[in-house]
Amino acid sequence: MITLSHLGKTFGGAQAVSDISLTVPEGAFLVLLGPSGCGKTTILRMLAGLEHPTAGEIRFGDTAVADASRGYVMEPGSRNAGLVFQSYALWPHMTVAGNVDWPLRVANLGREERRARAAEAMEMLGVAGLAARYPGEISGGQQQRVAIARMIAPRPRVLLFDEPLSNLDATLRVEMRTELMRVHRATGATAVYVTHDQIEAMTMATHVAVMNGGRIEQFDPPERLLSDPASAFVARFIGTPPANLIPVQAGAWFGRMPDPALRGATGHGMVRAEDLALADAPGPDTFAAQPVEVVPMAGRRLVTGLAEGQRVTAVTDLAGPVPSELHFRLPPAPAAIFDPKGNRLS
Ligand SMILES: Nc1ncnc2c1ncn2[C@@H]1O[C@H](COP(=O)(O)OP(=O)(O)OP(=O)(O)O)[C@@H](O)[C@H]1O
Repeated sequence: MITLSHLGKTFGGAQAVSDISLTVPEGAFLVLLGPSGCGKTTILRMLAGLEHPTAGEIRFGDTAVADASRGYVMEPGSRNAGLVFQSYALWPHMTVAGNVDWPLRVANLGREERRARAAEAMEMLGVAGLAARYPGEISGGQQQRVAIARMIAPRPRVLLFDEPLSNLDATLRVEMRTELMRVHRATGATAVYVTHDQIEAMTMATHVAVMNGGRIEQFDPPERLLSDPASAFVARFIGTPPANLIPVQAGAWFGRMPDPALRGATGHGMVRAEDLALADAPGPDTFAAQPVEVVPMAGRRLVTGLAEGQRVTAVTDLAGPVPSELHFRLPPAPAAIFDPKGNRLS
């Protein structure tokens, strides 16, 4: 179990991370998800012990590994945590086997134990056949596998990943996603994984912390982020395609189509792309839009139009040419309503 309590970090007066509190159960897979600069890496580096919190506490199980209130920080090497970066950071002058063996040597394990653990880790990542090669003699994908083998060889209780797949091509990324989930399950360790790729987050995570400006917008299982977004930021950030946030004013869509389902609200009504339909002709519950783009997806078509300056997307069965004017039909009620600041109203 990992517990963060009121964790904060400032760099020379600038607040990078503010008041983060969450608990990740033993064996879970936490993804820190958010746009560039929102503080994901800073949290991961505090978990690894590479950065010292300026507020709050981090516990691994019952053990405090950092506590800003008493200026306590446990050494990275004593935390029983393994870290893999975006860059593979393998030792170029050591073979694959030498790289995987390295943390075991640092941990002063006996020769037989080292040999067994390195072999087990290389086997698990499918790189045993490359043991005698140097990092310069294997592909980027293989290097990342070796980096992960090196991380798990000492059997850490906590696995920390900082965008480990972002240097790989799209096909390899999908393959490694599955591999990483398998490795995580096999080790039983608790994982914390930083990414700005929501597909990675949604497929791998048991828990997701969506971050924005150094704070957590929502901490929930992946499905919950979709079904029940806590803020307009989460609704815009999550989902493929993301939900439409349509402006509403005093209970009227676009300020001119009154709808009792909006309950007089001003802000945004959330309408999922799959809940928005295309109508053949204008009606009381439709609004007009200029077509912007059409994307084929899983046998259907995502149709995006521009309505009063706002991009709006619907999942449709539209066949043939796209009409020069679109009419989107609103559902009986929005899936959520947010105030002008993005806070959830209902
Ligand atoms: N060593 C540092 N000194 C000063 N400011 C820093 C330092 N490290 C991070 N920051 C700042 O803290 C904020 C959070 O950075 P962080 O790297 O944690 O974001 P991130 O969400 O991981 O971003 P990215 O996805 O781009 O890696 C940013 O504003 C960043 O500029």
